[in-house]
Amino acid sequence: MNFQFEAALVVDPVMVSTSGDVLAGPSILAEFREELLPMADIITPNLKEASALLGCQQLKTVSDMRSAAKLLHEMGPRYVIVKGGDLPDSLDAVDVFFDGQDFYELRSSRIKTRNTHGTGCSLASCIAAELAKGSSMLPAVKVAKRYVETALDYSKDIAIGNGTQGPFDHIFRLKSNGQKSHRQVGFNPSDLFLYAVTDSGMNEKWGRSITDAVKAAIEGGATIVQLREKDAETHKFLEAAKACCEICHSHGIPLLINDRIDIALACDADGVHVGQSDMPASVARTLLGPEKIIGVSCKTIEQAHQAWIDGADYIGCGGVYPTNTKANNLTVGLEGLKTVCKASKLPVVAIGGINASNAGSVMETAVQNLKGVAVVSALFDRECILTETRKLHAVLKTAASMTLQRTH
Ligand SMILES: Cc1ncc(COP(=O)(O)OP(=O)(O)O)c(N)n1
Ligand SMILES: Cc1ncsc1CCOP(=O)(O)O
Ligand SMILES: [Mg+2]
Repeated sequence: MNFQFEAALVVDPVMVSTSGDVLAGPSILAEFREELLPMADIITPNLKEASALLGCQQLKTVSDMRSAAKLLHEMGPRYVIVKGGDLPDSLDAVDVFFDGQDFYELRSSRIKTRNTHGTGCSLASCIAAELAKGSSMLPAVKVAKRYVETALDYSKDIAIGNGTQGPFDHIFRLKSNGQKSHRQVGFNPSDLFLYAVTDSGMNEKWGRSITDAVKAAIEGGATIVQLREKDAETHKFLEAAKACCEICHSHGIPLLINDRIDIALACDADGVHVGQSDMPASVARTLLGPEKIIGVSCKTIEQAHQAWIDGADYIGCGGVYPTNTKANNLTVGLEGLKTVCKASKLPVVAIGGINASNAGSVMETAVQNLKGVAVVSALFDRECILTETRKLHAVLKTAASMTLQRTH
């Protein structure tokens, strides 16, 4: 089976702008309905465009938007998002996403600003860019929505031009010095760079609390943390998870919970990591909603494809090398890792027996979609977590810059 990237068509049926300007006449409607909608992967109408395409009354409620999304889906596109930015009496900006089976209400806070010119075009373009990078549809839409929301917030006070509407700043990220003071909502694949996975047994062995272990890993350069507390009692795990959430978020680092969706929900963690015999990722997605991060362990192309269909955000692939941390774990080797990475439509983090001596070899494979390494014992079964995390971080940085030099 071949799961290579295929081109995707994003159709923004531009007819009525946010400001109410009519941008296309009725003659274009037939073209949209008969030509473009059937071949589109996703269409992105606003409320007025959706009712124009359907030839129906104004859409006034989220329930109207759901019905419209379903009817538009019957006209041919694989996915539909009806944008509810103009919905009356709504505190949030609610968009309805429909994949032919399930509806998702994607909410973001309504930014009060006159600088909203071009938001629809930007959303559609950002979806197209994310799909081109290999994302699946729902994550692409979420990233695009978050991008527009953040750009609007960043630009809400800028004063350019004289009209009732102003433009917003698309390149705000380049101006913020890459500083991350707060965690950005949602998933950024580069977070997988140095993935620290805790282990209750190792902390006990070295006489450390989970929170001290997490603090040291973050100080050493961990870019994401997973609490993998196999033996912890539930109430103690929850207390520790809440404390780790605070620590991680104050450093702009996402916190995921291994296996336990209930703990993730109870402490409002950023997401979960599940394996092939845990809660299926599709169910985890339903329980956690569209905004949370979901990682899935995959050893094969088929599992990677399923993870993508199930709405996961990333794949953990391994054991790359033999490990004592997970009993009876099959080693897939560097070749197995490369096979999964090449077939995956999701970003991948390598796991299993990785340490400062072999992490360079893993990253220098420079295989597509590989974003980083996940490590347990090489950080947490050591005397000084801070020193070991710093060492691994330095190795990964060197490997990343060697790869960059090689490819330029
Ligand atoms: C990043 C990452 N990748 C893989 C795993 C393994 O998950 P799973 O297969 O469910 O095994 P357990 O960790 O639950 O024993 C992981 N935890 N993290
Ligand atoms: C949880 C897990 N999943 C695949 S290998 C592994 C263990 C990784 O631990 P270590 O980094 O100590 O080898
Ligand atoms: Mg598991």
